[in-house]
Amino acid sequence: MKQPSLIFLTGFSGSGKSTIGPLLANSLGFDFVDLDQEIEHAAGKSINRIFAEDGEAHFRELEATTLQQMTGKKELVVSLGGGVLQNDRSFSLIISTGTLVYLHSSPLVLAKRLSHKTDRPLMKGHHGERLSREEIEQKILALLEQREPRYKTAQITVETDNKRIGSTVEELTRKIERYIRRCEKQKIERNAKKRQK
Ligand SMILES: Nc1ncnc2c1ncn2[C@@H]1O[C@H](COP(=O)(O)OP(=O)(O)OP(=O)(O)O)[C@@H](O)[C@H]1O
Ligand SMILES: O=C(O)C1=C[C@@H](O)[C@@H](O)[C@H](O)C1
Ligand SMILES: [Mg+2]
Repeated sequence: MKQPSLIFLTGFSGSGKSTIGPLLANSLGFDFVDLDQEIEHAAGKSINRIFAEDGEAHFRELEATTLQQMTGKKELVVSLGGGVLQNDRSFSLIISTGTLVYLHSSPLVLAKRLSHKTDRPLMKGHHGERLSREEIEQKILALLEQREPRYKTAQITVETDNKRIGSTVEELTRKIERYIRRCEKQKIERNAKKRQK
């Protein structure tokens, strides 16, 4: 069953899901889980190592299995990984059980945020070498083309470019609280109609 207060944060790698997630959870008074961290913890190794030793397809399976543990929960913010929606099983689990929230960022800003990171295997070259900011931007553009249609199915979207993290958290809190209230009102109205029949 769908729980509007089960919040899944989506967006490209570097959009701020892991940074904003715990702050948002605190602001809403909800619990918090980072899917990438849960997977690393359960596997006992880093995402870099999972990709290198077991491959991306295995990582996508781990994402889907770990997500399953979160379905049915309430008042929880989950920071997803940047590519999880591409897996059909994960995508349908997410949209059928909670509220999807999209942190939108431009490719230029994402490339800037990611260019010094070494823990994003998809932002490296074929042999694990570091890429230039321009090469990272090209990779981001290609992946965004595939991923954006599913990011855009989110019920709530916020822009994160040129905004302080605190402002994004405030905007998200306002939008999510309003969305949950609206869902609750609709549920009450649906139940009242059912009783009248
Ligand atoms: N709104 C923001 N403004 C400025 N910097 C940000 C913002 N959001 C994230 N950052 C910075 O970008 C980097 C990546 O952020 P973060 O790890 O939260 O991204 P993510 O969406 O969780 O990525 P991934 O999908 O790879 O897990 C961090 O160094 C963070 O400080
Ligand atoms: O964009 C992606 O596919 C990824 C993003 C990260 O959150 C991690 O889940 C992993 O590095 C893969
Ligand atoms: Mg993250």
